[in-house]
Amino acid sequence: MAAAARTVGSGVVLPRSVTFVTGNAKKLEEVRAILGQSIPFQSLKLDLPELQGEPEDISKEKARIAAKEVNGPVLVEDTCLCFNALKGLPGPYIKWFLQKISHEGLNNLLMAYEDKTAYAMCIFSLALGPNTEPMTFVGKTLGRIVPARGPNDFGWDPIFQPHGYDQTYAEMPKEEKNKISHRGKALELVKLHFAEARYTFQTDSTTQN
Ligand SMILES: O=c1nc[nH]c2c1ncn2[C@H]1C[C@H](O)[C@@H](COP(=O)(O)OP(=O)(O)OP(=O)(O)O)O1
Ligand SMILES: [Mg+2]
Repeated sequence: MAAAARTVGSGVVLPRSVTFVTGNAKKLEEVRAILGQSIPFQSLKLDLPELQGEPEDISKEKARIAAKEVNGPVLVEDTCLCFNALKGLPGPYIKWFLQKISHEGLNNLLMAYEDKTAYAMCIFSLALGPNTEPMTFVGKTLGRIVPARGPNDFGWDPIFQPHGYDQTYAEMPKEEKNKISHRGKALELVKLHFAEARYTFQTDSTTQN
């Protein structure tokens, strides 16, 4: 089966719809809610390696690995929580910090600093096939780190209070979070890209090899 994207006339034909690859059910829930019917996609639960480096490189490398696994077009994302007082750390390593020191420990990290500001960042990478260079889409939301408030059902949501809001991400209704979130903003760019690129998807009648 053809795994690569090809160009026909002015449009790019993808061998099949895009697969959103993540091991995180909560991410998938938000992506589903935000994308709605705008982009046809399926999902695959796969624990991709936790890489090190610059956030954009990590996200792109995740896409390359996922595209090889899936042998087709993939969308992945990597999420960072960056403390300004710590020059952007924990950043892409937030998963381990959260797991080891939890919400209280993350607050304590900032005890020595007056500056509690932080930003949440989501970098989506879209790879059209296993051997194509991924494209990236970045969304950032500014806020600050506060003692945990609200339901504890998604990561660091209880300790992130976006600028201009009295509520933490965890306290907000889901639709409200999705409207202003790092993930919502990045996905707006993904949607724009799809609207401009006008990908079409190969069907049996157009299969050539
Ligand atoms: O909106 C969010 N609100 C609160 N917490 C969040 C959010 N988005 C990601 N998170 C957590 C999950 C993980 O502890 C870390 C990101 O790590 P990250 O590698 O991107 O996610 P993951 O390993 O859970 O899923 P994946 O399989 O897509 O890599 O921050
Ligand atoms: Mg991960």
